[in-house]
Amino acid sequence: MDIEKIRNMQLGSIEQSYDKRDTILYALGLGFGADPMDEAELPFVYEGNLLCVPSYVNVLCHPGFWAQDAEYGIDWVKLLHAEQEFKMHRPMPATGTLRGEYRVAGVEDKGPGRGALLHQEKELFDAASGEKIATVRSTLFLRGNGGEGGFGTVPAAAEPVPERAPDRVVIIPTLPRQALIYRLSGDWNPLHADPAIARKAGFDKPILHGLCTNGIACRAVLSSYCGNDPARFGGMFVRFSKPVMPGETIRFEFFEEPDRLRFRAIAVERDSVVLDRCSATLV
Ligand SMILES: C/C=C/C(=O)SCCNC(=O)CCNC(=O)[C@H](O)C(C)(C)COP(=O)(O)OP(=O)(O)OC[C@H]1O[C@@H](n2cnc3c(N)ncnc32)[C@H](O)[C@@H]1OP(=O)(O)O
Repeated sequence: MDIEKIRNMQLGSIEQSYDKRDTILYALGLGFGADPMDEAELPFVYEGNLLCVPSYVNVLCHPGFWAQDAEYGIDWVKLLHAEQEFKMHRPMPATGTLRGEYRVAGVEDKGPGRGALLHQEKELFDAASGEKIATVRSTLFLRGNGGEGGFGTVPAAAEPVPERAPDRVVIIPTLPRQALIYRLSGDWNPLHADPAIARKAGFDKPILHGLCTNGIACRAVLSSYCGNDPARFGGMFVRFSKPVMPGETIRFEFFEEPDRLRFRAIAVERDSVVLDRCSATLV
C-alpha cells in the first residue's frame, strides 16, 4: 500500500443532484414499501409528499471506488466496510443538489497479516444555499493489507452495547435480491452481485452492502423512535461486525439511554451479530 499517495490524495469537492426517482429508488433498496398499505412508510417511496431517508447522506457525493486503482496498492477485493457514522445538521431535502468535501482522515495499521483500517470523512452541503447537511465518517477494513504504516488520528473505539435485555426489538426481513436493487443507488462493487468475485473475497455468495444494512438500521430507528419523521433523526454509528447475506432476517435490539439509543443487529437465521456497538441520536 502506498501510504504517502493515500495521505496526499486530493479529491476536491463533488456535486451530485438527486431527483425523486433517486430518492425513491434508494428507499426501495432498503425495503421501504414492503407493505404498500403501510401509510407510515409510504412517503419514502411515493412522490405525493416525498421524504428522503436520512442515511442517503452516506451515498451521495461519493468519490467512487478509488481504492480499486492499482496505484494505491490496496488489495481491493478483500476490503470490507467496517464502520459508518453520520450526523445530520439539518434534514435532507427530498430532492436537490449537494456538494461533498471528501478526505482520507487516516490509516490505522493493525500490523502484518492483521489488516489496516482506512478512515474517510465527508462533509455534505446544500449546493445552492451552502448550508451544511451532514458529516459522514466511514471506515474500511483492508484485510489484505497491514504492516505498511499509517497516519492520522485514530477515533476512539465504540463501547459494547449494555449486557441486559433490550428495551425494544424490531424485526426486518431482507429479500434475496436486496443487494441487486440497492446497488442501483450507486454502489456497483461486484462483491455484492458477482458470485465469482464474492468467492475470491472468501464468501460463498454475494454479500449485502454494509450501507444497505446501515440504511435498514436507519429505517428501524425511524419507524420505532421517530414516528417516521426524518427531522427527529439526529445521526447514527454502526460497526459492521459480520456480513449480512441477502434474504436474511435482521433483528434490531435497542437499549434506551438518556441521551441516545444503543443497538445491535442479529442475522436471525445464523444467530450472528452483524451490527455491533451501534448508537443513534434523536432530535
Ligand atoms: C467495499 C465493501 C463494501 C461493503 O459493503 S462490505 C459489507 C459490509 N461489511 C461487512 O460485512 C464486514 C463485516 N465485518 C467483518 O467481517 C469483521 O468485522 C472483519 C473481517 C472486518 C474483522 O474481523 P476480524 O478480522 O475477525 O477482526 P478481529 O480479530 O475481531 O479484530 C481485529 C482488530 O480489528 C478491530 N475490528 C474488528 N472488526 C472491526 C470493524 N468492523 N470495524 C473496526 N474495527 C474492527 C478489533 O477491535 C481489533 O482491534 P484491536 O486489535 O485494536 O483490538
